[in-house]
Amino acid sequence: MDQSKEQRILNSVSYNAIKGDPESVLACIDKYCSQNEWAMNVGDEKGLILDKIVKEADPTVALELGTYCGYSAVRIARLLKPNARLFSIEFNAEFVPIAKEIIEIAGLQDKVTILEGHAQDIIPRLKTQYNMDTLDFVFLDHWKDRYAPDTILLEECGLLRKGSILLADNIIFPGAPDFLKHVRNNIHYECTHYPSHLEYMKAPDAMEKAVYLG
Ligand SMILES: O=C(NC/C=C/[C@H]1O[C@@H](n2cnc3cncnc32)[C@H](O)[C@@H]1O)c1cc([N+](=O)[O-])cc(O)c1O
Ligand SMILES: [Mg+2]
Repeated sequence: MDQSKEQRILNSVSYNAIKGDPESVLACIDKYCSQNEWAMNVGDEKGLILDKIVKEADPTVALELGTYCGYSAVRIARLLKPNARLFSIEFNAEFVPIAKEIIEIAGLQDKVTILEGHAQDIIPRLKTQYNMDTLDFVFLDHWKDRYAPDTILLEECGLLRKGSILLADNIIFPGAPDFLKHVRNNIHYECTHYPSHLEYMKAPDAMEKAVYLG
């Protein structure tokens, strides 16, 4: 059976990136996905916004919803301080090994744990099974109609603390209206909007930061 697009992205990274160099892994994926095959990585332009917010959060424990090929996991993990960790949830069994391999090529396997399954099933187990207290940073980039319910689940599971930073991709396209409705005009969140463009395209997109106020 011929290879998937995600497998072809891994092939390109495996062949072209410098082992142990996250920047070269990111550059390789961005080059491949802008020149050969579009893919739904957060990309280089919105990636700079992600970098800024991760640096601001300086998280010890970070969570990502929707690993896909691991591009944003590499982007986040490369900025983490020595004892900090990223947990990334992905339910597509085909994507998990590809993301693991890409994260390993970047040399970041010790900082990133991929949790295979649905976010709605894993989130309630994070405290007990992964000995988590609260989350310092959450990147939402999975199915857009899951942003709101999974944010509510994070709240209900006591995984957010005063100052926890949520960052959501694709606020314009494909859009996450229910998430915006939940966090904006909500006394428990302080929101900031970051206009940008869809990865590798000219179409408008945006990210939304929502700081949990407790
Ligand atoms: O649809 C988009 N993203 C959905 C991302 C989905 C990824 O998260 C996983 N997932 C989903 N629910 C999950 C629940 N639990 C775990 N993994 C889950 C899916 O297996 C996939 O790997 C998207 C689309 C465009 N676009 O231009 O069309 C642009 C973007 O930047 C996007 O992020
Ligand atoms: Mg996205």
